[in-house]
Amino acid sequence: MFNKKEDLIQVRRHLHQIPELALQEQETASYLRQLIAQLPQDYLIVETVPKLPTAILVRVQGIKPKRTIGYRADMDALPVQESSSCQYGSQHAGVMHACGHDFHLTIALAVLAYFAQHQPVDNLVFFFQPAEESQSGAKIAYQEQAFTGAFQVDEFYALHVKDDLPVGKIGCRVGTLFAGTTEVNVDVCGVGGHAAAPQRARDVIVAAAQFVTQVQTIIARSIDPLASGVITFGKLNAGSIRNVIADHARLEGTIRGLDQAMIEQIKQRLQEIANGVANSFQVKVDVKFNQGGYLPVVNQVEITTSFIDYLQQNPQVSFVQTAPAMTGEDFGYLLSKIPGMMFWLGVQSPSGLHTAGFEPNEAALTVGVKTVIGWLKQRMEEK
Ligand SMILES: CC(=O)N[C@@H](CCC[C@H](N)C(=O)O)C(=O)O
Repeated sequence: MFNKKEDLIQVRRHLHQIPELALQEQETASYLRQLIAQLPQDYLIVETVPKLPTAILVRVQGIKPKRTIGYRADMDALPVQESSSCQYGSQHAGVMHACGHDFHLTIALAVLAYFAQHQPVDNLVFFFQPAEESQSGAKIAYQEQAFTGAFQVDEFYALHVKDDLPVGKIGCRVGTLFAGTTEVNVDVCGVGGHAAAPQRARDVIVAAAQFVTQVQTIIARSIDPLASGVITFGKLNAGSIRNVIADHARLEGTIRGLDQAMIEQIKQRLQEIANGVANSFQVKVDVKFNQGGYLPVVNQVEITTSFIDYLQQNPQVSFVQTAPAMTGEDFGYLLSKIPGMMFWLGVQSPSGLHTAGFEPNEAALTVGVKTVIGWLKQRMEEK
């Protein structure tokens, strides 16, 4: 299994057809378990995490272990309706692997298959992780003691596909690769009324519109222009019909910053603006933040330097020094507890991550598998 490019494509396409949202990855988990069961079992132990039943942990016993190396691949998909009409498109309406987790899983499976057939020097732990896009499966697993006992991990690795990087290129950097993020939910409560009598109502749509506009001034006016931050509200619900003034609006957004101090600064200003909007529009504005495990992804210096050296000596790939990205990842939580590194795999898609037209180039699967196997082998030779 996984000896040919066609095997990788077949597995990836199957996964692509069965995307599932965070914490609902039952079909995905069952397919992964079926494939793992077909591997030679001599050095393997397969486990789950009781409070995270779709998670799969696989330990590969090393020949002469100096350490245990973790490799993580995320399992969940996004609530996006796929626009492509390809034969292997999503069979789950309104859900799509628009963030490439089908690629991440396929590559992890192929690397696992390789080491199940070629016993590694060090121990390996493969973590097939539910709930990366929301709910923070990495943090749940860690807090549930998943990486203790036989599954204790000394260093952790993961990759993420990158739509604007050509196939054959690997992006990485020492230090912060991904931003930290915090989910923000805002409920605006006012007084409904007749569209013709605004003086008797407290219009939450006008208040919510002001709030969304004013918080963008945090980025323009409150943070250091040489630093970076993002505030995006991707969801706003309010009202039911044009001639009734709405009494409740709900906004859901995400805050991003390259370090935790930036996130705290944005949170504080956002709360102050919420208080101001509440006063000036005589509505209630309730703000709730949830960071979960989406801490900045910080690549450890020595490990990442060694990985970059490995890439630069590898004629099959081309290393690209990438800038920090405003995407978030709960792998940041694991890296805040266990040293390691994440890197970008070039997949050159015509349409970006999280879009309905995301279509990564499958030629990148082989590049991903070879890069990870080569790196793990080299790392196992290092002291
Ligand atoms: C790589 C990627 O796209 N990750 C997601 C992580 C979601 C973080 C969290 N749910 C939030 O929205 O703050 C991303 O949106 O960057």
